[in-house]
Amino acid sequence: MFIKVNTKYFIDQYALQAQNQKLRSRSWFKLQSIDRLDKLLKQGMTVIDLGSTPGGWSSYVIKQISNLGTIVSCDILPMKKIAGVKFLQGDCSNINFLNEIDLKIKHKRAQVVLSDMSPNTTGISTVDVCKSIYLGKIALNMCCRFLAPGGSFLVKIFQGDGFDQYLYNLKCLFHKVKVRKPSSSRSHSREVYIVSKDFKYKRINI
Ligand SMILES: C[S@@+](CC[C@H](N)C(=O)[O-])C[C@H]1O[C@@H](n2cnc3c(N)ncnc32)[C@H](O)[C@@H]1O
Repeated sequence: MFIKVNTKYFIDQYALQAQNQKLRSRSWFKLQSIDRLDKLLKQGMTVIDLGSTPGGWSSYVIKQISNLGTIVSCDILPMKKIAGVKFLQGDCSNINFLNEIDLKIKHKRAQVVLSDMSPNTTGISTVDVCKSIYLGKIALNMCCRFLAPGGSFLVKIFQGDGFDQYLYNLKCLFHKVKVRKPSSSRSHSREVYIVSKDFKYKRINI
């Protein structure tokens, strides 16, 4: 419930709220605030959630899309079952894992791809930024394989070297791109969320 900034400890309001509301993670609030602003999720949609464990985003998504929609959630770590969520454990950087996702969404295309994937941080910012951008590229490759034309993509990225190039790549593939920093994202953290809408649809087989 406490976060340490330099030498001082502060109460983490969102972690406290997440615990009170029995949410799986404080990340739930980040997706909620972005979705309220950018209107990403609607009933009946097909959604892929990358880096889903412990399941905060997946439990938010399933409420929005209802049982008319489909959500496939993926993580390298196990995730406790959530009713209505199809979970696949595996490494999103493994090309064979993409075929498993394809089977789970029944060869359909998704309207939304979400990625909250985070690397194991080292505390060395250049290393952590580089790893985060690598995960962002994996998520973007997933869009090229699984996202429907006109679809939306939300990705977490640590700001630093390579960020501007990544943003440029998104602008080539989507009509609308915005950078968001929800209030629930710690202000001292390098993480930001990029919301990309209206996928231009490039048929790329990877
Ligand atoms: C911040 S957590 C996600 C929190 C989640 N969105 C929620 O709301 O509960 C980041 C996740 O990314 C996962 N991850 C990191 N690298 C991955 C990879 N290569 N493939 C799949 N998952 C990965 C981690 O295992 C971790 O569970």
